[in-house]
Amino acid sequence: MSHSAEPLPMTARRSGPLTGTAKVPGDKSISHRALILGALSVGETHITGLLEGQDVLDTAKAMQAFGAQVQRLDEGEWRVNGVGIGGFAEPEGVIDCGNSGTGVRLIMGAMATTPITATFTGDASLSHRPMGRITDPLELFGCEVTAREGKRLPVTIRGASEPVPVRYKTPVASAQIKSAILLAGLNAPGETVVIETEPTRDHTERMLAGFGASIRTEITDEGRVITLKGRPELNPQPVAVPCDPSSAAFPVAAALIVPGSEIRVPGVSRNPTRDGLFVTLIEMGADIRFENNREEGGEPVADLVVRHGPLKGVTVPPERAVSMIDEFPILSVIACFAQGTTVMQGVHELRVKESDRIDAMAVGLRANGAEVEDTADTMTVHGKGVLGGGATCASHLDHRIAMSFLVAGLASERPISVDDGGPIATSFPDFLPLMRGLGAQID
Ligand SMILES: O=C(O)C1=C[C@@H](OP(=O)(O)O)[C@@H](O)[C@H](O)C1
Ligand SMILES: C=C(OP(=O)(O)O)C(=O)O
Repeated sequence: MSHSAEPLPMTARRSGPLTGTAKVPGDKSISHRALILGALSVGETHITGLLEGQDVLDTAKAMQAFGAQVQRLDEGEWRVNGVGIGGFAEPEGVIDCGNSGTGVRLIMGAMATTPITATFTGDASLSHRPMGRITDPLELFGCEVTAREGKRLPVTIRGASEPVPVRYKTPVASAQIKSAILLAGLNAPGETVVIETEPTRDHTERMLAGFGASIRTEITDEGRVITLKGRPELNPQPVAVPCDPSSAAFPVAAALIVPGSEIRVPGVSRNPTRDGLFVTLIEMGADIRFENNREEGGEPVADLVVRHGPLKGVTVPPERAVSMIDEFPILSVIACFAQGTTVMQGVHELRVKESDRIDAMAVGLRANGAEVEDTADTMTVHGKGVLGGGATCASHLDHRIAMSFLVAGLASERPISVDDGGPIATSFPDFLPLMRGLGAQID
């Protein structure tokens, strides 16, 4: 469902110390995959901790349109009765993936090797995002694709009736490309191979193995070589979705920049392919403790204890970008409250997310008094330890941009507003009550 409601302006004000426990929602990447793999299994998959954000709800609806039974049992508790690999039915209507790049790209992969036709759309943000990076490799399996100019949505895919397996080296580091190919490979005979030169998030590989597929990853001179054997039977698995580190980043950032704060964020995934923000924050001198390190739902998790304290600017090397790709907007806010310069390198992919995130943050932070420079592939923030604030920022239909500016406003001298906080519901529907519960002044 596209976010088309009236804009929802929001304002954040300088707040007293933030305290308490911030239980952030389930991981968005894992939630999408749990629904899709559940739909491709034969039998019943039981999911707990599912993120009930709009992006994931749109994927749930899509799985129903392809013939799976998807049922909400309780808060975060869902049941999927799958149709098996190759069992998708042709959907009657258009598949509207709303704001979700992960949703549309993974679902395209999941249906591309089944002989059915589906048309995909999304909101204004998603309609600007590149789809050729997905449809080009999918065409190698034998499906037929028609797309709007520039390989944008709407896209129609006529699934391959006699799919062939594919060997593909991803031209950009993207877990969405990797995952779309692996999901397509499920219904191709023989071995489908994806090669990536940088280690993107590995939830698809972990979950496919958990659901019984034969999949292996080898580190070679070419990069990470992931090999999937086609046409397995996926066995339904209980999925316990861990808390989303990309959502945890917002209360963590708020506690780091609002003086006197100390908060606890329990059960956050510490998957090494998602850990770049925490590595960076520790380098900046952040007071973060990782307690009760354990495994939940096949993912390493920990409880975070975060305290306000002095921070210093750092250089984030390009090879780390992939493990914190969604966290750069909030890092650019934290960097304003550090002393010294923070340089973020290798961040060109931010330009093709829900918005051009480099531009959105640079423009908004400058309007609030920060000194920010950007190039095609870098963002540099000259931190002064303080931020003036006082401006209204455009969120560009981008949840992470909206949340980043609202967190900034909790520690800036004057309030910071966003023109539309509505998109926050795509990934973090309880952001407002959760932040207010810690003492944040946002209305
Ligand atoms: O596979 C996924 O779940 C995701 C992969 C990343 O996108 P890219 O694959 O475009 O890097 C990330 O930015 C997105 O939020 C979620
Ligand atoms: C980039 C993001 O999501 P998606 O690509 O799924 O829209 C995100 O959540 O920051």
